[in-house]
Amino acid sequence: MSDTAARPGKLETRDLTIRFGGHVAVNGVSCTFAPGTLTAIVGPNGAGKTTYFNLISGQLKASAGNVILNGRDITSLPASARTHAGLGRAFQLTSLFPNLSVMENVRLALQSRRQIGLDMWNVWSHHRDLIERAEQLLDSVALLSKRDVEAAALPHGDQRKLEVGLLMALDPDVYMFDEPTAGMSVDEVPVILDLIRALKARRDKTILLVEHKMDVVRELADRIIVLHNGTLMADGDPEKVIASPVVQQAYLGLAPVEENA
Ligand SMILES: Nc1ncnc2c1ncn2[C@@H]1O[C@H](COP(=O)(O)OP(=O)(O)OP(=O)(O)O)[C@@H](O)[C@H]1O
Repeated sequence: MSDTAARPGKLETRDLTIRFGGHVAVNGVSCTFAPGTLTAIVGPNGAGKTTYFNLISGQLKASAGNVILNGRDITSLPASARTHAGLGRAFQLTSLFPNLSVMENVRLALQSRRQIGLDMWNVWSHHRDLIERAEQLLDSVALLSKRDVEAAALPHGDQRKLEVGLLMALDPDVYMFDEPTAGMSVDEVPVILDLIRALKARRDKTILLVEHKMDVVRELADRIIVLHNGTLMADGDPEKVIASPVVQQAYLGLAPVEENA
């Protein structure tokens, strides 16, 4: 517990709020996420889950409230600075280098993480290491055979896998997954879930997962928070949250859980 507090990756939102005109899409959400835990964020369509993510990662500017990472108030930082501070989001990362190959994308992400840049002293000593690590990552997202394909030419499912691979290469303190398996074929889904499982098993990262599939949530989550109309409606142990009447009524009515799953 005390070493959890000392580890990087503690993320906190305090009264985080955003209004679009008269509509409050995220309404005073206060939550703390600890390293070594996976929190699933669930709620009906339009509940504010993606907007909450956007406020944390800096894609949207809060109307009120704060985002605190590792004790530092990052509310006023743009998304890129938040990435440098340790927040990582699988969010259309491939659009950064659409015309580079799969391998080049991962290599650049690794380089940016290790800040090797163009320091010639380091280039050769790190080169083989980089390539090996990039190959391992591509293997873990089942894209090694497509290493020379241009990122933009990948089918949708492969692009999503590459996004997760790039996120792994950046290796942030906080991993944010927004429906990571959406739009994937049945045989592609396990690749991503295995990666999230492995990440979770390390128990040193803070993982946030927006996910509609309740079987996935049940298996992976240490904790569930429920958003409804932008408000934090429930927060706690997965089984208790799922069983709570308010969740059964407001959320699970829209997405029934198979009791024998
Ligand atoms: N840029 C925006 N301008 C105006 N309204 C917005 C904007 N972004 C989100 N909203 C509204 O905020 C609310 C929350 O949307 P959000 O996409 O965060 O929900 P969600 O829980 O992620 O839904 P889903 O599960 O369908 O992805 C919705 O009513 C949406 O229409």
